[in-house]
This record gives sequence, C-alpha cells and structure tokens, in this order.
Amino acid sequence: MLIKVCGMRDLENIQNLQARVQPDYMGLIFYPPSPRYVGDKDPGVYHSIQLRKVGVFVDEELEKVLDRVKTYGLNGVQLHGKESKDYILELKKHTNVFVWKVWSVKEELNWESLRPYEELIDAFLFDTFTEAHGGSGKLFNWQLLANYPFDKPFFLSGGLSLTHAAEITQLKSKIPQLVGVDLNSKFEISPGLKDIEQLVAFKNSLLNTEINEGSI
Ligand SMILES: O=C(O)c1ccccc1NCC(=O)[C@H](O)[C@H](O)COP(=O)(O)O
Repeated sequence: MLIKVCGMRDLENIQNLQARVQPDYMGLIFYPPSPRYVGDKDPGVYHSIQLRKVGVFVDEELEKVLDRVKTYGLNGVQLHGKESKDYILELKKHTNVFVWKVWSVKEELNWESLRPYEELIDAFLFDTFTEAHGGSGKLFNWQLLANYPFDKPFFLSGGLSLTHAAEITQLKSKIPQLVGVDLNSKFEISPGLKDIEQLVAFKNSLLNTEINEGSI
C-alpha cells in the first residue's frame, strides 16, 4: 500500500518524515485558504528532500501550476477542484508529471461523471466532500467504493487515522485498484505539522495487517 502524507511545509518536520517514515509521497498544498498552505516559502528549501512531491491545487491557473511544478520540483499534481478534462489535457501538453484527480464524495458516487477522466489521469483520489475542498478530517462511506468500475488505481483519503490500518487492508483485499492512502489532519500536532511517531505507528500497523491478511 502506497502512503502519501499531505499538508507538509516545515523543513525539519519533512526531514524527520523522510528519515523515519519514508512515505511514498509527500503533499505540498498550494491553495491559499488552506491552513496548510505552503505560502511563499523559498522553493529551494525543499530541494534537498528526496521524497516524491505532489502539489495540491484547487482550480488554480494553469500557469501557476506549471510554475510550481518547475520551481518546487514536483513529481505530480493532485487536482482538488472542478478541473475539467480540457484543463488536464492542456496541463499534460506542458508537463509530464503524474496527475491525480480528486473526487469529493458526498452521499453517493456517480461513476459516469468520473469516466471521462479515466484515460487522462494516473489515479483517482477519493476524499470526503467539504466546502474547504480538503482536510475535513472526516470519513466518507467507503461502501460506495465497493462497485468501483475502473481499472485505474485510486487512493483513499478523508479523515484516515491510526485506527484504520486493518480496515484499509480489508478494503484493499476486496478492491485491488485501491493502491494507496493519503494521510493528513488526523496525524497533526497543528495544521501543517505532522506527528512523526503516529505516522511511524500507522505504517507499522499497515504492514502488520498486510502480513496477517496475506497469511490467512
Ligand atoms: O488539507 C487541506 O487543508 C486541504 C485544503 C484544500 C484542498 C486540499 C487539502 N488537502 C488535500 C489532501 O490531500 C488531504 O490529505 C485530504 O483532503 C484528506 O485530509 P483529511 O481529511 O484531513 O485526512
């Protein structure tokens, strides 16, 4: 199971994340209203970090996204707004970073609305709907994913915490397209500052449940 830790910005915290947790991705949020907004930090401070960086954007101007990809050395972008198919096509004309399209889940999921994106993107990411666009700290109804109709890999997000490792592993055993999890506010000391011990514990717990699941 891939792990993305989102909403990072403090260099020392990121260095500890890299040394102790070694997640597959870390997320930098480029959405000014977010309490985890990267702000106008010198992009150079992140250049020593080896973790793959995912830029999180909400209906951002294409020029700005492309600028952040370049200056922050992003490996991928996560689109959290109402970005259209044309927007993604245009983005892909100018950069070859991976693209994850976020689907904000309310009470139901209309798979036909996702279908046009399938061929364009690298993964879907399912998050809980919130007017703030992300970081709700709330779970959505995972049962809605039971009839996920695509081959496209997806990430699970929204309010995931230390207690969810076993349930996530069970979900993956039923839906193999679930390739990763996105962790955020439930692992925070304060917005943008992650509790490294909790993340280590989650990773170990996930590994243990995966081993146990495999040995049944
Ligand atoms: O976290 C934010 O503040 C945020 C704000 C606006 C758009 C996206 C945002 N976060 C992106 C993420 O990928 C989060 O990990 C995801 O929303 C889940 O967060 P949480 O419910 O806190 O686990």
